[in-house]
Amino acid sequence: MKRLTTFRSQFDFQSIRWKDMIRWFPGHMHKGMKDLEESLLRIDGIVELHDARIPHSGRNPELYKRLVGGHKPHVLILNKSDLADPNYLNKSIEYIQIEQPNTQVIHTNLMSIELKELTNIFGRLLQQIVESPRYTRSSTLEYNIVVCGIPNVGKSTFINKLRNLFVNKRSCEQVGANPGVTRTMSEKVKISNRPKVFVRDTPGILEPRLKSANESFRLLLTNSIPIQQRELSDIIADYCLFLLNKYDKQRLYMKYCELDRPTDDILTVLTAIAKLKHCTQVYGNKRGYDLTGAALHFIHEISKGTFGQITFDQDILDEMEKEKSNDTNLFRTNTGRIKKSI
Ligand SMILES: Nc1nc2c(ncn2[C@@H]2O[C@H](COP(=O)(O)OP(=O)(O)OP(=O)(O)O)[C@@H](O)[C@H]2O)c(=O)[nH]1
Repeated sequence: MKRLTTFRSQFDFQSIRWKDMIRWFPGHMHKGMKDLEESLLRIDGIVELHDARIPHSGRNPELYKRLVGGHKPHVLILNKSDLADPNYLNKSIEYIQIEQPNTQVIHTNLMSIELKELTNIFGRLLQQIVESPRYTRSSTLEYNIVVCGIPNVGKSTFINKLRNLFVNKRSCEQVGANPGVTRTMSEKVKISNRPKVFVRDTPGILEPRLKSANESFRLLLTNSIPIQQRELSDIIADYCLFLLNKYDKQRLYMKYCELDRPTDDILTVLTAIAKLKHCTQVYGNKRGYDLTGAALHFIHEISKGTFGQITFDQDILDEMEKEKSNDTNLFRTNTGRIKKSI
């Protein structure tokens, strides 16, 4: 008879100082919000990109309060929807609109976006912009849009797509798999002639807001912040395994690791990967499995979707569903939890 596997219901972060662990914000990121604030008077609309797998984690509510404030047209694009669980895409939109009812939220997969969809997104933003009061800018005939978001969410890809599709210019923005590639705010680029619309060709990078160990680890898994300490890769890999089990996404990692049953033991997974991928290392005069290398491999695979489409913030969205009921209003507390008002 097959043994039933029991899984952890909570992850033990082993008292690691998660704030120190991922204290990785280069100067250009601290500058992001400041630059955006300074350019506020000159801009007509904000496009914010975020990763569809983490509609809650890493989002910076300051952006909405300080920059948008319900006055500036604001479109939030939950990108990389191809990597998120399709069952949670609409729930993510609903989650964000509880706190930000004036924000248009859409999800995209910029890797395979069609002209029609992009035109539609652009059209919706433009309509909002044209219909909004422009105060001191009302005599200006051109419109300025700023694109912002945390690292590696697809800001440069989005701008490139707009530029290529609307102005038919060749792509020249650097697009990178490593977070924080784009460094500075630079000149504006025209993306439409009638009306004249400009977008910053180098987007504003926002520092992700880290409110808990859970959120920080989820940002590591989406590659929005890099893993700086290799020696912590095993605990991050263990967190991946914890989430895969918690969200019932066991089939693909079992197949990948050639396991006949799911497991809650990270050593079993890492040893299987080390064997299959020939991750070895010399220890003294002996060669042994390189479990740190295997852990980094496992983390990389989960972040690129090898173990399926996963919404890392699924538990938060499930909680929202539980709290929801027709005759009560939902609101979000300071810690980001959804509650019912009575
Ligand atoms: N799977 C998937 N990958 C995407 C998508 N959009 C962008 N990417 C990839 O994500 C990585 C980061 O994209 P960028 O456009 O450089 O992201 P960015 O936000 O400008 O990054 P920074 O410069 O670090 O702030 C690249 O490898 C893109 O090819 C998407 O919708 N789905």
